[in-house]
Amino acid sequence: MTPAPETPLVALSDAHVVHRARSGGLFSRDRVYALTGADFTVAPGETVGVVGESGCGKSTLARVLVGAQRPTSGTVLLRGRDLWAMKPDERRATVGRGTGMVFQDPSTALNRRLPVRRILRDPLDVHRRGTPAEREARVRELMSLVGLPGALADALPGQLSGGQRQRVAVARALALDPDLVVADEPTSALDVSVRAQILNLLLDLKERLGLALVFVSHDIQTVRRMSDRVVTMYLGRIVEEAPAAEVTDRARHPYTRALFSATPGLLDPIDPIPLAGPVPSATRPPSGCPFRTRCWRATDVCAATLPDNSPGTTPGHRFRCHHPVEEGRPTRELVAQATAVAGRQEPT
Ligand SMILES: Nc1ncnc2c1ncn2[C@@H]1O[C@H](COP(=O)(O)OP(=O)(O)OP(=O)(O)O)[C@@H](O)[C@H]1O
Repeated sequence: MTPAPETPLVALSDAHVVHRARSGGLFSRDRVYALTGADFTVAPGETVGVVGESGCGKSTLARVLVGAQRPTSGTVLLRGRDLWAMKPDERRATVGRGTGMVFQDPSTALNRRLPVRRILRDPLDVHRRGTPAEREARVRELMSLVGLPGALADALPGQLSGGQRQRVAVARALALDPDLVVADEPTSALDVSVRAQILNLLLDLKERLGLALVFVSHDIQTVRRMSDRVVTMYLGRIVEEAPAAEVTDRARHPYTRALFSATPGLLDPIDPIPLAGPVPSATRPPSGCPFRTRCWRATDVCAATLPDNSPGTTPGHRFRCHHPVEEGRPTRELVAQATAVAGRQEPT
């Protein structure tokens, strides 16, 4: 069945992922709240960037989107169909056809014992795509699509450079012609010199194949440059979604503004917005707004209730904050405001 054009490729609704804490041992009751109440959609052809500090749930969100992680509660609709209500075989087939995933480190993501040809044939074999001859032709086509010379078809991953390995991983993600590719830190394990090549490859493929791309990265500059929409996560929650063109200096959530203020080269040179204390543990997230323990604008209501997901003035802009940054307020003023509050809170 062809989905209606307005059907999102993937839609999460109130998705939660809770793990048993690794540090607590087998019988620990400690829980890690890796993803909390995520409502999120990806439309055909769009590029969504996901940013946030280490451990805020970016990879968890990515894995939930491609059916690699079952949410503890909530729903995942892939092209309008409930992924986790399907039988396992049907789910595997649906995920395999519709989505591809590129991981951070191609050295560990690719089977070291298989030559490139076999790595790329594997998804075609598993999903019984075409005749053997058609599969071989598809392997050659995939290699050419990602700029790998055909002569490398018999090479093992260990005989390739880091950039070439990541090209193989991208080709594998594209093998079944998905319409959504999720890339989780696809360049962070690569030499700086080849990062741009892989990013440009992803953007080029996105244009040529009409893919939607979800791009997870610590590199805020790159996310902003590559994406149509940027999602900010904090302690397992999506706290803001904003058009990429607006996220730097028109974001409404104080955390997004703080994150972007700390990114060199995005704004006129300013000191970053100072935040109070460290990120709380994901085993004991604060009540109400998760950011309130570090936020210079927090009041009692922030501890009492989770803010609603409020719409901004431009389409596609939403944020969860009781005291959002005023429209158009310059970051420089927020630095001054937060610095003054931090000064008042300092012990005398
Ligand atoms: N299998 C697991 N068992 C226990 N805790 C886990 C598991 N997977 C992830 N976590 C925890 O869940 C939280 C979110 O992890 P996740 O990897 O999604 O964050 P992230 O934002 O991608 O981090 P990074 O940027 O460092 O990759 C972290 O506190 C992490 O330690």
